[in-house]
Amino acid sequence: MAEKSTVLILFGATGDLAHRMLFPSLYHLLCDGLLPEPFHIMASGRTRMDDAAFRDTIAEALKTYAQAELLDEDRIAGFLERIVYCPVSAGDEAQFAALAERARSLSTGPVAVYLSTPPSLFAPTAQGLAGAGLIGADTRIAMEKPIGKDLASSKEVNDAIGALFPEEHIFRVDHYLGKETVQNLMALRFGNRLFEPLWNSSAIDHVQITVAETVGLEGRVSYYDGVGALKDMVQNHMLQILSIIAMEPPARMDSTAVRDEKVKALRSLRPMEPDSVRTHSVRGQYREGAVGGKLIAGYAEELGKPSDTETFVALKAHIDNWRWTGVPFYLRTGKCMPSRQSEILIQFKPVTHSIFRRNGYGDALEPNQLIIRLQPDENIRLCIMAKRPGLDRDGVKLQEVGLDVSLAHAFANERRRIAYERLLLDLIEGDTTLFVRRDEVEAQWTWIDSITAGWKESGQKVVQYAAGTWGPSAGIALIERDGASWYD
Ligand SMILES: NC(=O)C1=CN([C@@H]2O[C@H](COP(=O)(O)OP(=O)(O)OC[C@H]3O[C@@H](n4cnc5c(N)ncnc54)[C@H](OP(=O)(O)O)[C@@H]3O)[C@@H](O)[C@H]2O)C=CC1
Ligand SMILES: O=C1O[C@H](COP(=O)(O)O)[C@@H](O)[C@H](O)[C@H]1O
Repeated sequence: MAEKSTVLILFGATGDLAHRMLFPSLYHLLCDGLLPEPFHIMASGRTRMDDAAFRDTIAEALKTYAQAELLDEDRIAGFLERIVYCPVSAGDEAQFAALAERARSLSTGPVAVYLSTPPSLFAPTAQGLAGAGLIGADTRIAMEKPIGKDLASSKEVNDAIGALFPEEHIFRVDHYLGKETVQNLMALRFGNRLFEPLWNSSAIDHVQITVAETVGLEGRVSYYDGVGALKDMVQNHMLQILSIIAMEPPARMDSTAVRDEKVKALRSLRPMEPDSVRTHSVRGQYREGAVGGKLIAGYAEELGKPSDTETFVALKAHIDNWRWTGVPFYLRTGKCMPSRQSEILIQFKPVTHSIFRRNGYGDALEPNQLIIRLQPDENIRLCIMAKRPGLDRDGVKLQEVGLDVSLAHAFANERRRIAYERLLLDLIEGDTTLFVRRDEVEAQWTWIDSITAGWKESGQKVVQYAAGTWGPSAGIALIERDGASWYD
């Protein structure tokens, strides 16, 4: 009997994300022999064109975005042969029926659907598929972010999709979870005996999470304005990172155990009260400035009108549970920052008693720091105190030194993968561990809504910062007020 074929139906296939990330990732998986066979991709966008014209656009995209060492004419041709194109405008039943007919002619096995369209189309597209009879008992659906713009609207999307698919077949994408570096946080915490006994308020003073980007709007003005950094970055990527840092150890590495622990941490985030929102949050918007020597127009100039959308946000969060009581989590993210860097700082408390104090060097003892850099390069640095070489006739001299691990060097022979390779493979294979469960999204929105409500009530406006700087000075004051400073 012939093997059952798998079909991936990709909506939004003519879009930016599909060209830059999704098709190159699928191509990489094919090159590594990781896709099930037979495997077909049914690509769909609103634009009308035939298979050949669409395949030409993908051939171009691969040349630009796929890894150069994997480019090979025969392999590209073999990949393109698997792609058919079917134009569908959301809401057009006849087009859905045509897509369904073509999909049935390709698939005798599992169907995976990927929604890479504007989020307002997630529900109508799923309903179109249902109307065309394309949702079977084992059909899975992946949705890009954002799911809604607040808790109420995210519930509407989740209800609409949940009416058609069971939760275990819904794959809410947060591409940060597909990054090796983010998965490595779990390896660091739970694959080593070293850290867990200290991973709590008795040893940790505070935690910082920074996701700084050098890019500005990159032509995404219509999406970004009115959304802003809080909803674009904190609601999803940064809270996912926070939940992995803060969660209790899961019993095992499976989707239920891991996500149960993450959601408990997210639900423990202390809602921001309107009277604390001003001291616990800073909103910034970039004005004209230079990033990496290049002059950048201000946000409002690029938009063509004044706007109160934040392109920078800094927050002081608290997690109200046994492990984290009294440990602030400082979060900051911004566009047009001086450098692209995503990192986590675990700031330990000072030693409880310094034996070096007597000879006058005690004051120079620096509390340990663990710095986990997620991007652009992946490394882990543990700052410890060491004795400076010397005869020390006037007392032992200590100095801070770093124990550095560069994961690029440690795993020099491993190919670095696009986050979407992992996520697409998990979708095809049906593993939801690295996707966001409904209760997680809703816990994330609950906390974010408390901040936006506080901003509204207090009338907190954006403060300008020059592009190419680390945000408004209020962002620095937010942490320095507590006697700490951002790790730059
Ligand atoms: N781009 C990025 O870096 C990131 C994107 N995302 C998310 O991914 C999704 C896609 O983003 P992106 O690729 O940038 O968006 P684009 O605007 O580049 O692409 C949108 C896609 O949706 C299709 N589309 C638009 N309107 C309709 C319609 N009425 N009916 C059917 N199809 C339609 C477009 O088809 P056509 O072109 O033929 O009109 C196109 O294929 C969004 O949810 C976004 O939030 C998430 C993280 C990062
Ligand atoms: O989801 C988003 O993420 C990107 C940043 O992703 P990265 O993988 O380059 O760190 C951000 O630029 C974009 O605004 C946001 O929608």
